Amino acid sequence: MEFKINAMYFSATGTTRKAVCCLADKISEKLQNRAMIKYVDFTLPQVRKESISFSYDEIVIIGIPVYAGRVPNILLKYLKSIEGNGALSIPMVVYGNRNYDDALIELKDILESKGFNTVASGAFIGEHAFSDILAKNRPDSQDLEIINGFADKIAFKLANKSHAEKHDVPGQRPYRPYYMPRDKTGQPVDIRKVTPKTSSNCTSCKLCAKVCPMGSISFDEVSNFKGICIKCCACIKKCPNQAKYFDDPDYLHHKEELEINFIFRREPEVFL
Ligand SMILES: Cc1cc2nc3c(=O)[nH]c(=O)nc-3n(C[C@H](O)[C@H](O)[C@H](O)COP(=O)(O)O)c2cc1C
Repeated sequence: MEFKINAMYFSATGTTRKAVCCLADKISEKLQNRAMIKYVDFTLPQVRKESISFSYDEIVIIGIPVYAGRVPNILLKYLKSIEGNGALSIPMVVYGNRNYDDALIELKDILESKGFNTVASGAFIGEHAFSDILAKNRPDSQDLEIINGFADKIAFKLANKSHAEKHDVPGQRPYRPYYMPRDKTGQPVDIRKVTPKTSSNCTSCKLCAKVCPMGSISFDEVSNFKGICIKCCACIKKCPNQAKYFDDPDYLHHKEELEINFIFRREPEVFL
């Protein structure tokens, strides 16, 4: 069968996009007739309003970042609106070197409940959204080599028509609660209401408002928030003038703790 390939991702700071697009490209390279790739970037809110469905002759690579050990809850409605209709899926999660906990099993369960057949799954590491040093510049060349090997295994599975063979992924059901950061005394803290500040470096170029996946930054006055902040850090990492920052003490403590406790390099894991 000649498959069409789809690369779908939510990627506020670009690491999930890099992993998904690399895998799509490598699978396409290894299939006969170098299949065309269709890209669906559902990072921005307007894209998540469009319904999308697939058919049995399509491969859909779907990547999301891990937020609090789970699939980001703001994506659940959209993911559950996708119709698989027997298409093959490859769920990918990208996490910031702490852990992906139940995110991969949750994503795989959602896709299978929507009529996808999962051919393979993977957990990859991306530079942590909160940090400039944790998993810095990942996925890096070593990760991309592993993605290349993963594509080899997927192409082999497809060529041998064994893509219906099931596989398990790590994680627990029922899924564990969302991972909570802790304050200096070890008490869980809720940082959901924290929003980034804007410094005098801001030139009001509006890039932050354009890249916010929640459409929450006001175009008229970019230091104003008109919706929720998911702490994705798109506005912080993409600002050309480093004008956006967090100063909440609990957020900053959590970031420092992550940088200390999870500095040891974790490696990608693939399942098929
Ligand atoms: C709100 C939030 C929660 C996160 N939770 C986790 C986590 O539980 N474990 C982890 O290792 N990384 C966590 N991360 C880091 C992201 O998974 C990581 O930076 C990912 O590469 C971001 O993907 P993107 O570049 O495609 O946006 C979190 C990031 C954010 C913004």
